[in-house]
Amino acid sequence: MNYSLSSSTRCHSPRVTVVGAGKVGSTLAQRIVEKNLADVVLLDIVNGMPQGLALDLMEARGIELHNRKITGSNNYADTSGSDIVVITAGFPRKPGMSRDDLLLMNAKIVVEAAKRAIAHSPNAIYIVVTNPLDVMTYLAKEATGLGRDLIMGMAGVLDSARFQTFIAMELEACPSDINAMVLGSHGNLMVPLPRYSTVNGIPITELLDAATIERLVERTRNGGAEIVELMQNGSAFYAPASSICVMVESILLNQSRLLPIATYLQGEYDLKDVVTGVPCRLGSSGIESVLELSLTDEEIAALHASAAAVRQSINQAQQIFALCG
Ligand SMILES: NC(=O)C1=CN([C@@H]2O[C@H](COP(=O)(O)OP(=O)(O)OC[C@H]3O[C@@H](n4cnc5c(N)ncnc54)[C@H](O)[C@@H]3O)[C@@H](O)[C@H]2O)C=CC1
Ligand SMILES: O=C([O-])CC(=O)C(=O)O
Repeated sequence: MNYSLSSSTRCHSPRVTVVGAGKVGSTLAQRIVEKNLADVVLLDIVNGMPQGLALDLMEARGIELHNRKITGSNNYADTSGSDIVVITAGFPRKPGMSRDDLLLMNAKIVVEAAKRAIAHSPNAIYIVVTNPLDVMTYLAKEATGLGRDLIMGMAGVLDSARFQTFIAMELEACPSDINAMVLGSHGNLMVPLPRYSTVNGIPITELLDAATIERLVERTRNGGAEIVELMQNGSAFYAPASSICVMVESILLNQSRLLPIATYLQGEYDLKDVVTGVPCRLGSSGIESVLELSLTDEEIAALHASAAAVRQSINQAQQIFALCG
């Protein structure tokens, strides 16, 4: 008896490539397959490492009850025809470093990864994760020539999840009852928005005093560094992987979720030719629209300051690339 399915009877499974099989990349691969969203190709420059991780994840399938395929590779040819490519390749920061300190180390890695990936997956949607996030997203967009609907960065979902967590801890509330919104760059100048952060629809400005809110805002801004200092060897990866997975899911299931996403701005919020986090609708065609929230003068000034810092780092990266040819 022939028990195996022929390729014509096997249904098409979406394919997600994760470039960089480190802590964020491998945890993301696990999330994607265990949520039964797609097959995953894990790619890394280290020989054997993505292959080993893929085999380990494959061996968990019978226990975790899914039948998604995980492939480990060092070769971009194996990523061909991906529906989504997530770029997590590059160095994480060490205690005492800012994300911007990673600019020189990671720019070349991300640009090369984006160029090599798009050669094999020209129709994929690209999500950049490597830090400094907003600059890396800008450089990857430039390197691929993709429209802003098809290439974006993940940061706002994570920063908002942290704000949500700190609000939940303060109010002893259930995190899923809380909707938090953080805009701006993925750095110290990010812009948490208490007015747009609610507990079952009630703005937190009605539930917490100003000093408490400021404390939670500051902890959110410092959320990544707090974990870097505690771990002493690498940065956060569980919540980052969950946050990327939310975006992957919204694309694959065409959920059109409204999420804070690092996107290339074309005049929205009076910002142009820069990447920063704003609320976007995300579905199977990528970014469907950018939502322009009504902001106070103070909020808009904070968003502009955040984008100006990103612009400065983009200029720095472009000068370095020009010098290196
Ligand atoms: N946007 C965000 O919210 C977040 C961003 N990050 C960033 O994500 C990046 C990855 O973080 P981790 O996974 O913790 O680091 P990690 O060090 O565990 O993994 C990075 C992986 O990239 C691989 N790599 C390096 N150069 C490569 C290349 N040219 N091609 C393919 N793979 C390559 C390394 O071999 C390593 O396996 C860091 O830059 C980190 O700062 C991390 C958490 C959240
Ligand atoms: O803090 C870091 O370097 C990693 C990251 O972006 C985060 O966890 O928010």
